Amino acid sequence: MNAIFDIKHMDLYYGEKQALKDINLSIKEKEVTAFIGPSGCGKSTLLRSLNRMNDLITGCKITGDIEYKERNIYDKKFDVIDLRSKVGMVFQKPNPFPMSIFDNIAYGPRCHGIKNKEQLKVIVEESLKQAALWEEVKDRLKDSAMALSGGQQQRLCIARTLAMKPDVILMDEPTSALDPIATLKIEELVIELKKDYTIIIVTHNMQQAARISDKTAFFYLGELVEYTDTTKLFTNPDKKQTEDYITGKFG
Ligand SMILES: Nc1ncnc2c1ncn2[C@@H]1O[C@H](COP(=O)(O)OP(=O)(O)OP(=O)(O)O)[C@@H](O)[C@H]1O
Repeated sequence: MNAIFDIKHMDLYYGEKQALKDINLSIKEKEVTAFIGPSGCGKSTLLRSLNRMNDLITGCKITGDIEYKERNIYDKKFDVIDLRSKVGMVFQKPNPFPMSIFDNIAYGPRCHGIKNKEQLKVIVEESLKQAALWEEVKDRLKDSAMALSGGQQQRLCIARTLAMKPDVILMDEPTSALDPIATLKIEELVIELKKDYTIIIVTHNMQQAARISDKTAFFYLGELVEYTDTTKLFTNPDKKQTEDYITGKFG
């Protein structure tokens, strides 16, 4: 199996409090994996660990291994900047930079040393096309990204991530601030993007997980309860806790 992430016996602590307990999980390349579970079960914490965003939180300690392409990302020699360009992230609330649409997309490539205008134009156009936003913004690339709608801003954030040519896109509840139509557009986009990218998405919306993911991981109180094909998890789960959650008995 071609796993892009292999998580082995991972524990995570915020100070004294253990937020993740002995997590073992292999995430396959070019699939959509959904993390589901009740509030506070550790979904976002695990997602953030995959590109070392938790490094920014004081008191956060991780033990065990998280291997990305067979290398432990918590190894001292692992280049975090490189990791974050390969494992991009899209957040719950769209967070465009207060600059033009063009500059939002060109920002990452410029930081990585690409200064050639033609090359940047190509990257911006390709990224916006991949994020299904090009047609809506091609005539106003110089306008502020802040003037876009919420759904357009979220697709811009996805395009900004794509401009770095990542392998993996982490999405932390990317549609929870959006209306149903904007949500549908992001869901269609995720299905399109999985041809080329590995996508890991935290969602509170079980229908969304069922619609767009290949595999689903159900977490409860910091533990991974069940991880299997999405269809199986939602129709014939192995664990009672999973069944109780998906049938709405708690959550
Ligand atoms: N920066 C932090 N410092 C201390 N504790 C934290 C921090 N972030 C999260 N936690 C705790 O870790 C546990 C897991 O939180 P996390 O946000 O990962 O859960 P979640 O499943 O994503 O929840 P939600 O669905 O509400 O976003 C919770 O008990 C939370 O209070």
